[in-house]
Amino acid sequence: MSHDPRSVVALGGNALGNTPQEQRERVRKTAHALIDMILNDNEIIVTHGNGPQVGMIQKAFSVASEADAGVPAMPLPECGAMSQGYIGYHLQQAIQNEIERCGRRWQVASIITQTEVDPADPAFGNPTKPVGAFLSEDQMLRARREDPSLAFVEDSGRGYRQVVASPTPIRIAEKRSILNLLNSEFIVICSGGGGVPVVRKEGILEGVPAVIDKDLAAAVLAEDVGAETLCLLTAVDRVAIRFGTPQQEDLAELSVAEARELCDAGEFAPGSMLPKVLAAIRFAESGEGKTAIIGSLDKAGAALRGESGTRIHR
Ligand SMILES: Nc1ncnc2c1ncn2[C@@H]1O[C@H](COP(=O)(O)OP(=O)(O)O)[C@@H](O)[C@H]1O
Ligand SMILES: NC(=O)OP(=O)(O)O
Repeated sequence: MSHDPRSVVALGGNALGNTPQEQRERVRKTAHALIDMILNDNEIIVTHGNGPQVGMIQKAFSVASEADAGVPAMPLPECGAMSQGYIGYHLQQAIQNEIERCGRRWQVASIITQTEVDPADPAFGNPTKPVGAFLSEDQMLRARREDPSLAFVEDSGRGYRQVVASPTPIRIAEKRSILNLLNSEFIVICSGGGGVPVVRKEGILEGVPAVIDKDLAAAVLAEDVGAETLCLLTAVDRVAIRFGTPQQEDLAELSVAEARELCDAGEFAPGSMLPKVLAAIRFAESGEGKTAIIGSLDKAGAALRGESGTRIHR
């Protein structure tokens, strides 16, 4: 079936802010850019990160259960599902408000999404995905004394963050529902936080304690829905080389071969920019005419129009 050009737009968890108020405001601005895109004859599928939010939800339950034995500690897959509800609620509301503002009758729906992973994925033994707040070294050392099982990394010069396992996304369990909603012309919000990680055991799905990288999951989603563009929106305008140094150089365009060389040269931080560039490479390679854009959530409209961001293509 022919349709308007499709774009999967992925919103970075860190770029969504740290409080419900910040998130509502940033989502409101992004919704405006997304609706502009639809008015310009694009079909969009929205996905989002959840690193800070899933960590915040888990921490809130852990503090509450320490204070009150009646409150259970919350398993990570359940926290992931809650983060989809929390962020999906803001996105759905902001997009609905924008639709109303421009007098259209489009419909929007968020889908709680599960992503299948391999139970034997070596990532389960090697936590790499930063979640939760950025901590000072003192806060990190205190957290590690309180719970020696926690692992931390320094995250792109912004502080220390807890890291959890991040297996490779294999399959979106709700793929058919997503395609049916798209065929019925819904704006779909899905695969939040990369999807709740699940494994299939004798046909039964079961959550596993991990957080999938939403950029890699967005590449799977973009392939599944036959998107022409994958747009990864974060807190920086462009992918840079020599990032964070006085010699930083922002890049407007990269071929897949150039992007791969820069990955091999260690230009992109693991757990932040590296998975975005890897997701962009995967998508750009998946077919003729596929383009990935990495740009800023604040300049979503300009990135989607090709006036900002880094474009990665074959
Ligand atoms: N080479 C690089 N170019 C640009 N940004 C980089 C680079 N290396 C690391 N970063 C950092 O990666 C961040 C994006 O990753 P992250 O915060 O995990 O994304 P998200 O917005 O999806 O949560 C940027 O805001 C920047 O601080
Ligand atoms: N799940 C995930 O990748 O979230 P962030 O985009 O917030 O890192």
